[in-house]
Amino acid sequence: MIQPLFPAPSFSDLRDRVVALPDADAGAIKAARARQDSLTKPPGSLGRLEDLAVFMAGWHGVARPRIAQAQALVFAGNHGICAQGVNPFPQEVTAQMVANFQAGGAAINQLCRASGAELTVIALDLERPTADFSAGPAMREAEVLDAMARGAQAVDPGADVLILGEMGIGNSTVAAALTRALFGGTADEWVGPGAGSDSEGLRLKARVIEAGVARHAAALADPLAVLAAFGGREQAAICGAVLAARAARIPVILDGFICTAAAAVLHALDAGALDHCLVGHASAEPGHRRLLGVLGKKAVLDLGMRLGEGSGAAVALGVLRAALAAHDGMATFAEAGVSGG
Ligand SMILES: O=C(O)c1ccc[n+]([C@@H]2O[C@H](COP(=O)([O-])O)[C@@H](O)[C@H]2O)c1
Ligand SMILES: Cc1cc2nc[nH]c2cc1C
Repeated sequence: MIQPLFPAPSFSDLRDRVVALPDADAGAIKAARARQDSLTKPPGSLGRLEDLAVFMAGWHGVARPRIAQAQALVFAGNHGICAQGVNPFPQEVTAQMVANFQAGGAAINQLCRASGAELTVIALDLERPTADFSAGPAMREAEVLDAMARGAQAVDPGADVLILGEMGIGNSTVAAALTRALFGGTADEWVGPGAGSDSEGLRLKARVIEAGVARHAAALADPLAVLAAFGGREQAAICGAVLAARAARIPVILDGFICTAAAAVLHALDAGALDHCLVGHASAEPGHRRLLGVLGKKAVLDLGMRLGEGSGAAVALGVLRAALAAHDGMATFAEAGVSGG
């Protein structure tokens, strides 16, 4: 029997479980590609929409996949690194935005409504921020595993697609610290304005991250230790949700820089761990393009968005629905009596 992913007693147990996760169904991929080639259009003329339909077929294990149930999860966390002044907005905004999500007033509420996704917001101990990573590890191993388990448990095994997003004042610094620690380069190649830092704020972020990287040098070779060192809870919960989705063969749409950086911990652990994940959009946060290059992924959309909350992923769901509508509903050359197929 395959071991359930969570609860995982230790990082080393989790590492063993990650490599045993399922892959896409090669037969369904072949059948979906054959169907695309039989539809009434010049082969390849629907471009990326064809690839998206084939991707969904592989993970659903059927030639004609459908989205009856789209789940969106937004995880919120607070970060000790805010003590270093890296955030233009005050930390209370995290909880205030969670209240706004719950009242239906945020961008993600409207974008989920527009694209037909059911939104759940999970606030992770906002009154108890993680520790300041420039002074010590943001989280202990047990805290990371607990946040991952909470992320995994939130995934509805009946969902046909999962949209992931986050909210956490200060987490653009956490994301840049994670990518700097996991993939190298210098901190100033990974930092960006986040919710609105100016050029002086960017220099401060880069200094704080390099100080953290020097302090946590011993953790850099182990992606899960990197996650513990730099945080935060919403990043760990995203990792847990990505893994739980993979175990249930649910395709995932990641959001912008912060969400993708969280999931990148799993890529560093196992190069195939994000094969079931699309990246919904290319964020205007500059580190996102660099990260997409490292992951070898092309975002579905590029709209100049830089909000977070899962907003770009929710918009990309509309494109995915369009891809499946064409794939499932079009006539074949034979059905329509069109010559040349
Ligand atoms: O994910 C992105 O691409 C993204 C880009 C810029 C800002 N954000 C959001 O802004 C917040 C973090 O910004 P900051 O400046 O407080 O570190 C956090 O709540 C994110 O959801 C998110
Ligand atoms: C208002 C506001 C909304 C957000 N949504 C995601 N991150 C955010 C940061 C701020 C500051």
